[in-house]
Amino acid sequence: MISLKKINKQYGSRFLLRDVSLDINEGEIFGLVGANGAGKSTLISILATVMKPSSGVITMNGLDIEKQKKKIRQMIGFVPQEIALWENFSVKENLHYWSRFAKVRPPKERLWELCEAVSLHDKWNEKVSTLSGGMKRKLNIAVALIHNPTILLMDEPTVGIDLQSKLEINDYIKKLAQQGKTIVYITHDIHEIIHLCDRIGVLSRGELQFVGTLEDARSNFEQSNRMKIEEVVYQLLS
Ligand SMILES: Nc1ncnc2c1ncn2[C@@H]1O[C@H](COP(=O)(O)OP(=O)(O)OP(=O)(O)O)[C@@H](O)[C@H]1O
Repeated sequence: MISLKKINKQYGSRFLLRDVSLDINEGEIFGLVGANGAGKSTLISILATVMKPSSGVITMNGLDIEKQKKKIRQMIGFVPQEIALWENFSVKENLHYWSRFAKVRPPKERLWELCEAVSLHDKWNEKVSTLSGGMKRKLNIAVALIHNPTILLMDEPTVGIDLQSKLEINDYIKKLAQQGKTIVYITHDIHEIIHLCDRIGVLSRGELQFVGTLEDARSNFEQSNRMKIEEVVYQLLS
């Protein structure tokens, strides 16, 4: 579904990404992990077409993201790290505003269903400024789904929120993947790395060090398979 070939991103002589090649499958939740400054947000911003690579080729569903930007933008939903909502608008008004921004006219029922899916329907007429951090994160996700994208790019969508909201969002993301959406998910959360992601890619100083499942990593580390999965993650990230 998503294919990256030899992606580089350079500022002057500094490489933020170096020779990143990767294939992400349809319906997969692909975790991008790595230390602060490793290049995860840079990579997801390139996938979201808000940043250009210095070199390399990316295709989504066979379309080149440089040459077919308009079609690609219809295919992707982007949940940025910073919450992008109008604080003085209600939940409903935000969904209408961002629908116009995405140049789509979903029926009111679809917007209501999106709200229900992230358990915000009882906040429909509430101003965003009155919502908790977790509720704003959920609305941020709903906004990215307005145009029903097939690919969802999420940059730490559950950072700083309570455990219950995090688990709710995780369940919803799993449902979206089961419906066939392809999800690229940046996280620092060990629970999400273990229980949410189907495969992970570990970035270190702009280079992809590992791609696969945690079971793949465990068998790379030792033959006996007795290593705890948390230890596997720790080894991968150290
Ligand atoms: N516009 C820019 N110009 C120069 N350097 C930049 C620019 N944007 C990001 N960087 C640098 O690129 C590196 C990678 O940043 P990036 O935000 O992609 O990392 P990250 O893995 O997402 O980190 P975090 O986990 O902290 O979000 C960092 O060292 C950052 O300072």
